[in-house]
Formats: sequence, structure tokens, C-alpha cells
Amino acid sequence: MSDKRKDAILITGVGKRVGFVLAKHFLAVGYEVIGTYRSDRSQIKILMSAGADLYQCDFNQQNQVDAFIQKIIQRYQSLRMVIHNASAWLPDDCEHSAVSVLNQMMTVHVNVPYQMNLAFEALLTTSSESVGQRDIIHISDFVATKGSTKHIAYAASKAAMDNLTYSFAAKLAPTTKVNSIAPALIMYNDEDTDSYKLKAASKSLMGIVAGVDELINTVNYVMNSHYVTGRVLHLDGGRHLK
Ligand SMILES: NC(=O)C1=CN([C@@H]2O[C@H](COP(=O)(O)OP(=O)(O)OC[C@H]3O[C@@H](n4cnc5c(N)ncnc54)[C@H](OP(=O)(O)O)[C@@H]3O)[C@@H](O)[C@H]2O)C=CC1
Ligand SMILES: Nc1nc2c(c(=O)[nH]1)N=C([C@H](O)[C@@H](O)CO)CN2
Repeated sequence: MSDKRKDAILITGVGKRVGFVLAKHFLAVGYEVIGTYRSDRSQIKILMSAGADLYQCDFNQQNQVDAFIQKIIQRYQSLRMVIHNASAWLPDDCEHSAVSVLNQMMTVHVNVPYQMNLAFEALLTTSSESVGQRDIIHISDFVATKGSTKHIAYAASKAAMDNLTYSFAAKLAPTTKVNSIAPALIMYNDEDTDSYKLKAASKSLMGIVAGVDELINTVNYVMNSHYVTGRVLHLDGGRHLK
């Protein structure tokens, strides 16, 4: 009898902010949670104490990605869902060279999700689950559809991430649904000034910051659907109409 664990939810980038809140939520409602993190911080200890199975993994280090994937395949018989949340919001004028910025953006938003989706296909489709009972969710971004003048590489990589949604939705149907959730503004950063916050919120028709609960509600909607797949679900407060 296999002693492998079953039906966990794998979330990447759980060390802070959205990923941390997502991991806490799914632990609180009773799921086993697997998480990746890059930097060690107090949130990691909080999640571990709550029972999360966490792995330190810098997606820019391929050997660490390879090791993580092998550990999950060895330890888990099946997965309920994979949420590709890990991300770096690098501006084009940061300290890195252009080639490094684009490589880092494509690595974290496309290369590693691609590798994980292929490697974990069997874990997502092991049992004879009925239609649509498994999910892959790519956390994308509104700017994937309109571009960005200051985060060109970031936006392009998120657009490529949405294309992963289309391909893997066709490849993994009907057991596994694959969707993107594309927010515009979920939560501010600590360094955001009041004027920035006002400007950012005013870019949408709703004029507010969405909050992580909006994203959790959308993840739950996708999990409960037997039919929605291959789609980008926009959480942008009507920004596309402003
Ligand atoms: N916040 C917002 O308003 C919006 C967010 N989004 C998307 O939502 C998701 C969550 O956003 P948010 O919580 O703000 O993101 P953050 O940038 O605050 O956190 C991203 C997480 O990903 C991890 N990460 C970054 N690079 C790597 C890497 N190379 N290897 C492994 N892990 C890495 C970070 O680790 P570390 O702790 O080491 O930094 C961090 O834990 C992201 O995909 C983001 O693009 C989209 C639109 C708006
Ligand atoms: N990985 C991240 N991606 C994004 C972040 C972030 O903090 N980390 N923040 C945003 C902004 O909220 C932007 O949507 C509005 O200014 C976008 N992506």
C-alpha cells in the first residue's frame, strides 16, 4: 500500500504576500499544502507550524528546480491543484542587464511552470477523477494583454504564461482544467506612497485595490467548476474600459 500523500495543493512563492495568504487559506480549510519559497522569513515558520510541506527553491537555479520536482514525484501520489504564483516584478531599468531581466522573467513565469506542468501531469490525472476535478492556475497579470512601458519583460513573460494556459488546457483536458487569473491590482507594496496608491487604484472603474480575498474567491470558483478551462479570468475592476 503506497504511503505517498494524496491530493495536496501546490503553491509556488508562499514566502510572502499573496502566496502566503493563499497557503494559509487552504491550510485553514483543510487541504494539505505544498509550498515553494526562495527567501527564508517568519512566514515560512508560520506555514510550517500550520502543517505546510515547504521547500526552499530558487527558480533561477535549475538544480534546485530539478531536485524539488523529483521530491514531489517521490512523496506524492496525486495533486488536487497547482497554483503558479511565484513571480518577480522587475522593472526594465533595474540593476540587471536586459538579457538577465528577460531571462529571469521567462524563468519564473514560463520556464519553471512549464517544467512543473509536464512533470506533474501524472500526479494531476492519476485517479479516474470525473471531469474537471483537478486544476492548474497560472497567476498572470492584466498587463499581459496591454503591455507595460516600465515592465516590458515582465509583461511579455506573463503573456507567455497565458499561452501556457491555452496549450496545457488542451493537453490535460478533461480531467484537469488549466486557467490563468490575471489581476491588475491585488495588494500594494510596503514602499508604495499614498500618491502612488491613489494613482494605481484610480486606473480601474472600481477605483479600489482588489484584495487577496478577491483572488481566493476566484480560485474557489475555478475549483468548483467542471467546465471553465483554457481561459484568462481578469480581476481588473474594469480597468480595460478606462
Ligand atoms: N500584488 C499585485 O497587486 C499583483 C500581483 N500579481 C501577481 O500575483 C502574484 C502574487 O503577487 P505578490 O504576492 O504581490 O508577489 P511578490 O512579488 O510580493 O511575491 C512573489 C513571490 O514569488 C517568489 N519568487 C520570486 N522570484 C522567485 C524565484 N526566482 N524563485 C522562487 N521564488 C521566487 C518571491 O520570493 P521572495 O520571498 O524570495 O521574494 C515571493 O515569495 C504574482 O504572480 C504577481 O505577478 C499580478 C497583478 C497585481
Ligand atoms: N510579482 C509581483 N508582481 C506584481 C506586483 C508585485 O508586487 N509583485 N505588483 C503589481 C502592481 O500591483 C501593479 O499591478 C499595479 O501597480 C503588478 N505585479
